[in-house]
Amino acid sequence: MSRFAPEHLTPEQIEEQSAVYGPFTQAVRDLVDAAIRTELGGDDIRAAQAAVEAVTARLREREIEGALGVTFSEDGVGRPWGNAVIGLRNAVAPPLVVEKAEDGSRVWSQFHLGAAYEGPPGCVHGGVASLVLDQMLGQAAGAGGRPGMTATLQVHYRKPTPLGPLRAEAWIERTEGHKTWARGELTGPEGLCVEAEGLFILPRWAREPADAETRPGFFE
Ligand SMILES: CCCCCCCC/C=C\CCCCCCCC(=O)SCCNC(=O)CCNC(=O)[C@H](O)C(C)(C)COP(=O)(O)OP(=O)(O)OC[C@H]1O[C@@H](n2cnc3c(N)ncnc32)[C@H](O)[C@@H]1OP(=O)(O)O
Repeated sequence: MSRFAPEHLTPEQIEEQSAVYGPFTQAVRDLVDAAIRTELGGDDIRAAQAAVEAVTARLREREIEGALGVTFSEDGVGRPWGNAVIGLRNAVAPPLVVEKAEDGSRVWSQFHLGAAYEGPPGCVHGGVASLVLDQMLGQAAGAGGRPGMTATLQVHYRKPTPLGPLRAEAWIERTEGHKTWARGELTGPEGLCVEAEGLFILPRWAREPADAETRPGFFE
């Protein structure tokens, strides 16, 4: 099965799938949060474990091989439902819902990071802040019509990022051929916490169709 491929679904079918998998995945996120924060113990936890294992076994009765990949509907809209930051079907993803300016000049997202993303006590893990900003800078590049993969990412942690409501924003700083430099920031209720700048490059296999056969396996 292709992992970066067209898919022939109507908008109604996509909407239908999203209405089924979106709430299901949210329930799994709630489960993760509850598993971290519950004060139950002993037999209650052993019973919960058995129930979770039963659900997992049921889901595995029919599953794809490997990861979800990115599929595209006929109007060219991508469906990155397995993505670790924005994936509708990925319970690891917060998920971020990313909005973009009409002219494609910036992207932003308001979201919430709870107990599952903790690093320092009560604060967002630095790797998670970096994860979020990597995605946002990548989306800024894409929104500006300059999609690419992260070649470099420099992250400046200005002050601890509190768990809770957050906002991320990103934009293109400059471009040169197939290279795009993007910047972004993560802010909490008390202001700026993390800044990042990164270089995004349209890979050779995407800019030179003749090289399509050298595409990395994860896009196949
Ligand atoms: C049909 C459209 C297809 C679009 C495809 C875009 C896919 C993005 C999809 C959806 C966007 C949504 C947002 C996602 C956000 C999340 C992003 C991630 O998490 S990405 C995962 C982490 N990043 C990697 O795994 C990259 C691994 N590295 C590579 O694949 C390559 O090294 C890559 C693409 C970075 C460059 O590969 P080359 O084959 O294009 O490279 P060469 O042709 O040798 O170099 C091109 C130029 O770039 C410079 N360059 C290459 N790597 C560099 C680096 N690391 N640092 C600085 N410069 C570098 C070179 O010096 C060269 O410069 P000179 O043209 O000569 O001026």
